[in-house]
Amino acid sequence: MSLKRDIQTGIIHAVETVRQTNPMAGSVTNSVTINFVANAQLAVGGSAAMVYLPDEAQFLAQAGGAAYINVGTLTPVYEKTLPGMAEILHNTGKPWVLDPVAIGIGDLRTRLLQTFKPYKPAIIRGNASEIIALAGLWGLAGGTKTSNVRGVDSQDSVSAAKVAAVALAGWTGGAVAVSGKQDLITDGSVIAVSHGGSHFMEKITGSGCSLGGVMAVYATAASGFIAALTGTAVYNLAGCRAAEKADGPASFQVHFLDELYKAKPREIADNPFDIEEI
Ligand SMILES: Nc1ncnc2c1ncn2[C@@H]1O[C@H](COP(=O)(O)OP(=O)(O)OP(=O)(O)O)[C@@H](O)[C@H]1O
Ligand SMILES: Cc1ncsc1CCO
Ligand SMILES: [Mg+2]
Repeated sequence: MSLKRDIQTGIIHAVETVRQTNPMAGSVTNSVTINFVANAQLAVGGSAAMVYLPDEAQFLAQAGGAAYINVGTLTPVYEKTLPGMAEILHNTGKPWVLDPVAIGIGDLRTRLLQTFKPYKPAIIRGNASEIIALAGLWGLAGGTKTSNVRGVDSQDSVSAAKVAAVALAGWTGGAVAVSGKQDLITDGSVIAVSHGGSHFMEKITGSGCSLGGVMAVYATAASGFIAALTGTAVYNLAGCRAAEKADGPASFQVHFLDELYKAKPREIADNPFDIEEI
């Protein structure tokens, strides 16, 4: 079987397993998009739980099949919550997804993101500017300390983050997903570029955050690379379908959740992607 076929088989298996087993992936995520993250996780067949406090995050790290950490809106309690949660996830071999939202803003965000380096997330998901900046913070190839991070939106093209993504995956041994008009997913030896989606995804907040939460759901049932590609593929398919029905961003978001829910395993695996072996 070709590599592409193997990957598609993995995608189908991940989608079916999640729908059959309703796995829980707990989250500590930002207050802007927390509801959308939970709804997207439920729509693909997972179970969601969101917490803030240190002991509750430790509980979720142990109870779930995977977890999601997103540093979008920090409060002082996260200084205690996040390192302990990441340490447990790493020590118990649980896959976890890191979304380094708005890296570069503030001391606490920088310190926390630096703390995560030894805890090797199975998936790092971010837009191009965030991936370049995280590689810079972690002292890896392709990164710059002063990347174009301005806030939560990307100022760089996805292809500009390719070297940083490969270097980050080389460090963690997991996968890195760079989102944008096209999405790049790599495990350090294969690069997949996934197509589809809609310009409306830039007009609603949380398409990236919820994608990270959905990747965590799939990571309960697949490798980081397959989980990241499965999440990206269902987002690109559902985004494309929702855009055909939408009149604007608000109706797009409603249709998008419906399309996430309705997408069939084979259709998700057939959503167009290219692969390149490094
Ligand atoms: N112009 C576009 N055309 C098609 N799809 C897009 C476009 N922009 C983003 N997407 C899709 O939106 C999803 C989220 O990617 P995006 O880069 O917007 O994340 P993000 O900037 O981290 O979002 P947020 O921080 O608001 O959650 C991905 O599935 C991506 O493919
Ligand atoms: C808009 C925004 N601000 C902090 S987190 C967040 C959600 C998108 O990343
Ligand atoms: Mg984001």
